Amino acid sequence: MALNGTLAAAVAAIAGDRATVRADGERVGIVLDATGLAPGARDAMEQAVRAAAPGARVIVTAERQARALIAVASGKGGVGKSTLAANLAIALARAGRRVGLVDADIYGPSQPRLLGVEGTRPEALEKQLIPVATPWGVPLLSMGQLVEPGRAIAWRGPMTAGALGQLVEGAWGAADTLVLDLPPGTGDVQLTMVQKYRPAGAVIVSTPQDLALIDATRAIDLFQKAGVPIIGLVENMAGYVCPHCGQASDPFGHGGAEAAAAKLDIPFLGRVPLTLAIRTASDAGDPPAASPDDTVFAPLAAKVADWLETR
Ligand SMILES: Nc1ncnc2c1ncn2[C@@H]1O[C@H](COP(=O)(O)OP(=O)(O)OP(=O)(O)O)[C@@H](O)[C@H]1O
Repeated sequence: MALNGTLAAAVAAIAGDRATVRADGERVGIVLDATGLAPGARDAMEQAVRAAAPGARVIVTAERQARALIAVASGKGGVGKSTLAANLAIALARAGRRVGLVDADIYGPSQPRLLGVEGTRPEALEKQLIPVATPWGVPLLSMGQLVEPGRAIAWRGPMTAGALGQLVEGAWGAADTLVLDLPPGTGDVQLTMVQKYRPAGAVIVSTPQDLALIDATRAIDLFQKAGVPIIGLVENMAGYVCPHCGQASDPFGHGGAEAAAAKLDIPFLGRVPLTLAIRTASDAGDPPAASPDDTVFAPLAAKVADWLETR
Protein backbone atom coordinates (compact mmCIF):
# COMPACT_ATOMS: atom_id res chain seq x y z
CA MET A 1 0.00 0.00 0.00
CA ALA A 2 1.43 3.40 -0.99
CA LEU A 3 1.27 6.45 1.20
CA ASN A 4 -1.68 8.66 0.31
CA GLY A 5 -4.00 11.14 1.98
CA THR A 6 -6.76 8.61 2.55
CA LEU A 7 -4.44 6.25 4.36
CA ALA A 8 -2.94 9.03 6.50
CA ALA A 9 -6.44 10.25 7.38
CA ALA A 10 -7.59 6.71 8.29
CA VAL A 11 -4.61 6.26 10.61
CA ALA A 12 -5.08 9.73 12.12
CA ALA A 13 -8.75 8.93 12.80
CA ILE A 14 -7.64 5.95 14.90
CA ALA A 15 -4.50 7.15 16.59
CA GLY A 16 -4.58 10.96 16.27
CA ASP A 17 -1.23 12.59 16.90
CA ARG A 18 0.15 9.39 18.40
CA ALA A 19 0.77 8.21 14.81
CA THR A 20 3.61 9.31 12.54
CA VAL A 21 3.07 8.05 8.98
CA ARG A 22 5.94 8.09 6.50
CA ALA A 23 6.90 6.58 3.18
CA ASP A 24 9.44 3.87 3.99
CA GLY A 25 10.93 2.85 0.62
CA GLU A 26 8.16 1.15 -1.34
CA ARG A 27 6.11 0.68 1.81
CA VAL A 28 4.44 2.77 4.43
CA GLY A 29 6.00 3.02 7.89
CA ILE A 30 3.88 3.93 10.89
CA VAL A 31 5.29 4.72 14.32
CA LEU A 32 2.73 4.70 17.14
CA ASP A 33 3.57 6.42 20.40
CA ALA A 34 1.78 4.46 23.12
CA THR A 35 3.23 6.37 26.06
CA GLY A 36 0.85 6.27 29.01
CA LEU A 37 -1.65 3.86 27.43
CA ALA A 38 -2.77 0.75 29.29
CA PRO A 39 -1.74 -2.50 27.55
CA GLY A 40 -5.31 -3.19 26.32
CA ALA A 41 -5.70 0.27 24.77
CA ARG A 42 -2.24 0.03 23.23
CA ASP A 43 -3.07 -3.33 21.61
CA ALA A 44 -6.44 -2.08 20.36
CA MET A 45 -4.80 0.96 18.74
CA GLU A 46 -2.11 -1.17 17.11
CA GLN A 47 -4.61 -3.70 15.76
CA ALA A 48 -6.92 -1.02 14.38
CA VAL A 49 -4.02 0.74 12.65
CA ARG A 50 -2.73 -2.54 11.20
CA ALA A 51 -6.23 -3.28 9.86
CA ALA A 52 -6.50 0.21 8.33
CA ALA A 53 -3.05 0.02 6.75
CA PRO A 54 -2.48 -3.54 5.58
CA GLY A 55 1.12 -4.23 4.55
CA ALA A 56 2.50 -1.20 6.41
CA ARG A 57 5.40 -1.57 8.82
CA VAL A 58 3.99 -0.67 12.20
CA ILE A 59 6.05 -0.19 15.33
CA VAL A 60 4.79 0.83 18.74
CA THR A 61 7.04 2.86 20.98
CA ALA A 62 6.59 4.20 24.45
CA GLU A 63 8.65 6.43 26.62
CA ARG A 64 11.41 4.33 28.07
CA GLN A 65 9.57 1.77 30.10
CA ALA A 66 10.94 -0.46 32.78
CA ARG A 67 11.77 -3.60 30.84
CA ALA A 68 13.50 -6.37 32.74
CA LEU A 69 16.33 -8.12 30.94
CA ILE A 70 16.92 -11.67 32.14
CA ALA A 71 20.21 -13.22 31.07
CA VAL A 72 20.30 -16.99 30.60
CA ALA A 73 23.89 -18.14 30.80
CA SER A 74 26.08 -21.19 31.22
CA GLY A 75 29.74 -21.71 31.94
CA LYS A 76 30.14 -24.20 29.11
CA GLY A 77 28.48 -25.05 25.81
CA GLY A 78 25.96 -27.76 25.11
CA VAL A 79 24.30 -27.84 28.53
CA GLY A 80 20.93 -26.73 27.16
CA LYS A 81 21.11 -22.98 27.74
CA SER A 82 19.32 -22.14 24.47
CA THR A 83 16.65 -24.76 25.12
CA LEU A 84 16.07 -23.32 28.58
CA ALA A 85 16.04 -19.70 27.34
CA ALA A 86 13.42 -20.45 24.65
CA ASN A 87 11.16 -22.44 26.94
CA LEU A 88 11.52 -20.05 29.87
CA ALA A 89 10.49 -17.17 27.58
CA ILE A 90 7.44 -19.08 26.39
CA ALA A 91 6.46 -20.23 29.88
CA LEU A 92 6.77 -16.64 31.18
CA ALA A 93 4.55 -15.45 28.31
CA ARG A 94 2.00 -18.16 29.12
CA ALA A 95 2.03 -16.92 32.72
CA GLY A 96 0.94 -13.47 31.52
CA ARG A 97 4.15 -11.51 31.02
CA ARG A 98 4.91 -9.80 27.72
CA VAL A 99 8.12 -11.43 26.69
CA GLY A 100 10.63 -11.00 23.90
CA LEU A 101 13.61 -13.27 23.22
CA VAL A 102 17.06 -11.97 22.28
CA ASP A 103 19.42 -14.60 20.89
CA ALA A 104 22.87 -13.19 21.57
CA ASP A 105 24.66 -16.51 21.11
CA ILE A 106 27.19 -15.40 18.49
CA TYR A 107 28.85 -18.82 18.40
CA GLY A 108 25.71 -20.77 17.60
CA PRO A 109 22.49 -18.78 17.39
CA SER A 110 19.89 -21.54 17.56
CA GLN A 111 16.70 -19.71 18.58
CA PRO A 112 15.27 -19.32 15.04
CA ARG A 113 15.32 -23.13 14.79
CA LEU A 114 14.04 -23.74 18.32
CA LEU A 115 11.08 -21.39 17.73
CA GLY A 116 10.37 -22.69 14.22
CA VAL A 117 11.08 -19.40 12.38
CA GLU A 118 14.31 -20.34 10.61
CA GLY A 119 14.97 -18.27 7.49
CA THR A 120 12.81 -15.32 8.58
CA ARG A 121 14.67 -12.03 8.62
CA PRO A 122 13.65 -9.03 10.69
CA GLU A 123 12.64 -5.85 8.92
CA ALA A 124 13.82 -2.46 10.09
CA LEU A 125 11.97 0.78 10.49
CA GLU A 126 14.04 3.91 10.91
CA LYS A 127 17.10 1.73 11.60
CA GLN A 128 15.32 -0.09 14.44
CA LEU A 129 14.93 -3.84 14.00
CA ILE A 130 11.39 -5.17 14.25
CA PRO A 131 11.36 -8.48 16.14
CA VAL A 132 10.11 -11.48 14.18
CA ALA A 133 6.77 -12.82 15.39
CA THR A 134 6.77 -16.51 16.36
CA PRO A 135 3.82 -18.90 16.75
CA TRP A 136 4.39 -18.91 20.52
CA GLY A 137 3.60 -15.28 21.31
CA VAL A 138 7.25 -14.49 21.96
CA PRO A 139 8.84 -12.22 19.32
CA LEU A 140 12.49 -12.92 18.50
CA LEU A 141 15.61 -11.10 17.41
CA SER A 142 18.63 -13.33 16.83
CA MET A 143 22.24 -12.91 15.79
CA GLY A 144 21.40 -15.75 13.40
CA GLN A 145 19.02 -13.45 11.53
CA LEU A 146 21.76 -10.88 10.93
CA VAL A 147 24.19 -13.16 9.11
CA GLU A 148 24.04 -15.50 6.14
CA PRO A 149 22.73 -18.91 7.21
CA GLY A 150 25.50 -21.47 7.69
CA ARG A 151 28.26 -18.81 7.82
CA ALA A 152 30.63 -18.94 10.76
CA ILE A 153 30.55 -15.79 12.83
CA ALA A 154 34.03 -14.55 13.70
CA TRP A 155 33.26 -11.11 15.01
CA ARG A 156 35.52 -8.84 16.93
CA GLY A 157 34.37 -7.40 20.23
CA PRO A 158 33.08 -4.01 19.02
CA MET A 159 31.12 -5.56 16.16
CA THR A 160 29.54 -8.01 18.56
CA ALA A 161 28.58 -5.24 20.95
CA GLY A 162 27.11 -3.21 18.07
CA ALA A 163 25.04 -6.11 16.79
CA LEU A 164 23.85 -7.00 20.27
CA GLY A 165 22.81 -3.39 20.78
CA GLN A 166 20.64 -3.61 17.67
CA LEU A 167 18.92 -6.69 19.10
CA VAL A 168 18.36 -5.38 22.63
CA GLU A 169 17.26 -1.98 21.37
CA GLY A 170 14.91 -3.40 18.75
CA ALA A 171 11.28 -2.28 18.52
CA TRP A 172 10.12 -4.41 21.44
CA GLY A 173 6.90 -2.43 21.86
CA ALA A 174 4.94 -3.55 24.90
CA ALA A 175 7.37 -6.28 26.03
CA ASP A 176 8.00 -5.99 29.77
CA THR A 177 10.57 -8.80 29.88
CA LEU A 178 13.42 -9.69 27.52
CA VAL A 179 15.04 -13.09 27.89
CA LEU A 180 18.65 -12.91 26.68
CA ASP A 181 20.30 -16.12 25.46
CA LEU A 182 24.00 -15.38 26.06
CA PRO A 183 26.89 -17.20 24.40
CA PRO A 184 28.34 -19.98 26.57
CA GLY A 185 31.46 -19.24 28.57
CA THR A 186 32.85 -16.47 30.69
CA GLY A 187 35.10 -14.52 28.34
CA ASP A 188 35.34 -10.83 27.41
CA VAL A 189 32.35 -11.01 25.07
CA GLN A 190 30.06 -12.12 27.87
CA LEU A 191 31.51 -9.59 30.30
CA THR A 192 31.01 -6.72 27.82
CA MET A 193 27.43 -7.80 27.15
CA VAL A 194 26.65 -8.01 30.83
CA GLN A 195 28.25 -4.67 31.66
CA LYS A 196 26.69 -2.84 28.75
CA TYR A 197 23.14 -4.19 28.98
CA ARG A 198 22.87 -4.63 32.76
CA PRO A 199 20.41 -7.49 33.08
CA ALA A 200 18.00 -7.33 36.02
CA GLY A 201 19.11 -10.83 36.92
CA ALA A 202 20.70 -14.00 35.58
CA VAL A 203 19.56 -17.61 35.35
CA ILE A 204 22.47 -20.05 35.22
CA VAL A 205 22.07 -23.42 33.51
CA SER A 206 24.21 -26.44 34.28
CA THR A 207 24.14 -30.19 33.90
CA PRO A 208 24.76 -32.14 37.12
CA GLN A 209 28.39 -33.11 36.29
CA ASP A 210 31.17 -31.69 38.42
CA LEU A 211 32.93 -30.21 35.40
CA ALA A 212 29.84 -28.37 34.20
CA LEU A 213 29.24 -27.14 37.74
CA ILE A 214 32.76 -25.77 38.04
CA ASP A 215 32.15 -23.81 34.83
CA ALA A 216 28.75 -22.68 36.11
CA THR A 217 30.49 -21.33 39.21
CA ARG A 218 32.65 -19.18 36.91
CA ALA A 219 29.54 -17.82 35.20
CA ILE A 220 28.02 -17.00 38.59
CA ASP A 221 31.22 -15.21 39.54
CA LEU A 222 31.12 -13.15 36.32
CA PHE A 223 27.62 -11.87 37.10
CA GLN A 224 28.37 -11.23 40.74
CA LYS A 225 31.48 -9.23 39.81
CA ALA A 226 29.39 -7.19 37.38
CA GLY A 227 26.82 -6.54 40.13
CA VAL A 228 24.04 -8.55 38.44
CA PRO A 229 21.93 -10.59 40.88
CA ILE A 230 21.66 -14.33 40.32
CA ILE A 231 18.00 -15.38 40.07
CA GLY A 232 19.03 -18.99 40.46
CA LEU A 233 20.52 -22.16 39.06
CA VAL A 234 18.66 -24.64 36.84
CA GLU A 235 19.82 -28.23 36.54
CA ASN A 236 19.30 -29.47 32.99
CA MET A 237 19.55 -33.04 31.70
CA ALA A 238 18.82 -34.32 35.19
CA GLY A 239 17.68 -37.94 35.35
CA TYR A 240 16.67 -40.04 32.35
CA VAL A 241 13.63 -42.28 32.28
CA CYS A 242 14.00 -44.96 29.61
CA PRO A 243 10.98 -44.69 27.29
CA HIS A 244 11.08 -48.50 26.77
CA CYS A 245 11.55 -50.05 30.21
CA GLY A 246 10.63 -47.07 32.42
CA GLN A 247 13.81 -47.40 34.46
CA ALA A 248 15.29 -44.15 35.77
CA SER A 249 19.00 -43.44 35.54
CA ASP A 250 21.27 -40.45 36.07
CA PRO A 251 23.71 -40.28 33.14
CA PHE A 252 25.23 -37.02 34.40
CA GLY A 253 24.97 -37.71 38.15
CA HIS A 254 22.29 -36.66 40.60
CA GLY A 255 21.66 -33.62 42.77
CA GLY A 256 24.97 -31.93 41.93
CA ALA A 257 23.46 -28.60 40.94
CA GLU A 258 21.19 -28.34 43.96
CA ALA A 259 24.12 -29.03 46.28
CA ALA A 260 26.29 -26.54 44.37
CA ALA A 261 23.57 -23.87 44.63
CA ALA A 262 23.33 -24.41 48.40
CA LYS A 263 27.09 -24.16 48.71
CA LEU A 264 27.20 -20.96 46.66
CA ASP A 265 24.21 -19.57 48.54
CA ILE A 266 22.10 -18.96 45.45
CA PRO A 267 18.53 -20.19 44.83
CA PHE A 268 18.01 -23.54 43.14
CA LEU A 269 15.19 -23.08 40.61
CA GLY A 270 14.59 -26.71 39.63
CA ARG A 271 15.40 -29.60 37.33
CA VAL A 272 14.72 -30.25 33.67
CA PRO A 273 14.88 -33.99 32.93
CA LEU A 274 16.80 -35.43 30.00
CA THR A 275 14.07 -36.70 27.70
CA LEU A 276 13.78 -37.69 24.09
CA ALA A 277 10.59 -35.63 23.89
CA ILE A 278 12.42 -32.39 24.77
CA ARG A 279 15.13 -33.10 22.18
CA THR A 280 12.80 -34.04 19.34
CA ALA A 281 10.28 -31.24 20.01
CA SER A 282 13.12 -28.69 20.21
CA ASP A 283 14.70 -29.88 16.96
CA ALA A 284 11.29 -29.69 15.28
CA GLY A 285 10.78 -26.04 16.30
CA ASP A 286 7.91 -27.02 18.58
CA PRO A 287 9.00 -25.85 22.06
CA PRO A 288 7.80 -28.14 24.87
CA ALA A 289 6.84 -25.18 27.12
CA ALA A 290 4.09 -24.29 24.63
CA SER A 291 2.35 -27.63 25.25
CA PRO A 292 -0.64 -27.61 27.63
CA ASP A 293 0.95 -30.70 29.25
CA ASP A 294 4.10 -28.82 30.26
CA THR A 295 4.92 -29.44 33.92
CA VAL A 296 8.64 -28.73 33.65
CA PHE A 297 9.10 -25.16 32.44
CA ALA A 298 5.99 -23.54 33.97
CA PRO A 299 7.22 -24.00 37.58
CA LEU A 300 10.64 -22.55 36.64
CA ALA A 301 8.95 -19.57 35.00
CA ALA A 302 6.75 -19.08 38.08
CA LYS A 303 9.87 -18.78 40.25
CA VAL A 304 11.47 -16.31 37.84
CA ALA A 305 8.22 -14.27 37.66
CA ASP A 306 8.03 -14.19 41.47
CA TRP A 307 11.62 -13.01 41.61
CA LEU A 308 10.87 -10.23 39.12
CA GLU A 309 7.81 -9.10 41.04
CA THR A 310 9.46 -9.03 44.45
CA ARG A 311 12.89 -7.67 43.52
N1 LIG B 1 16.54 -31.62 28.92
C1 LIG B 1 16.91 -32.05 27.72
N2 LIG B 1 16.54 -33.28 27.26
C2 LIG B 1 16.94 -33.70 26.04
N3 LIG B 1 17.68 -33.01 25.20
C3 LIG B 1 18.07 -31.78 25.59
C4 LIG B 1 17.70 -31.24 26.85
N4 LIG B 1 18.25 -29.99 26.96
C5 LIG B 1 18.91 -29.77 25.80
N5 LIG B 1 18.81 -30.83 24.98
C6 LIG B 1 19.42 -31.01 23.66
O1 LIG B 1 20.82 -30.84 23.80
C7 LIG B 1 21.37 -30.13 22.68
C8 LIG B 1 22.08 -28.89 23.19
O2 LIG B 1 21.13 -28.00 23.76
P1 LIG B 1 21.23 -26.43 23.58
O3 LIG B 1 21.51 -26.06 22.17
O4 LIG B 1 20.04 -25.83 24.23
O5 LIG B 1 22.52 -26.16 24.46
P2 LIG B 1 23.37 -24.84 24.64
O6 LIG B 1 23.92 -24.91 26.00
O7 LIG B 1 22.58 -23.65 24.27
O8 LIG B 1 24.47 -25.08 23.57
P3 LIG B 1 25.44 -24.03 22.83
O9 LIG B 1 26.69 -24.11 23.61
O10 LIG B 1 25.57 -24.62 21.46
O11 LIG B 1 24.78 -22.69 22.84
C9 LIG B 1 20.17 -29.86 21.77
O12 LIG B 1 20.11 -30.86 20.79
C10 LIG B 1 18.97 -29.94 22.68
O13 LIG B 1 17.78 -30.32 22.01
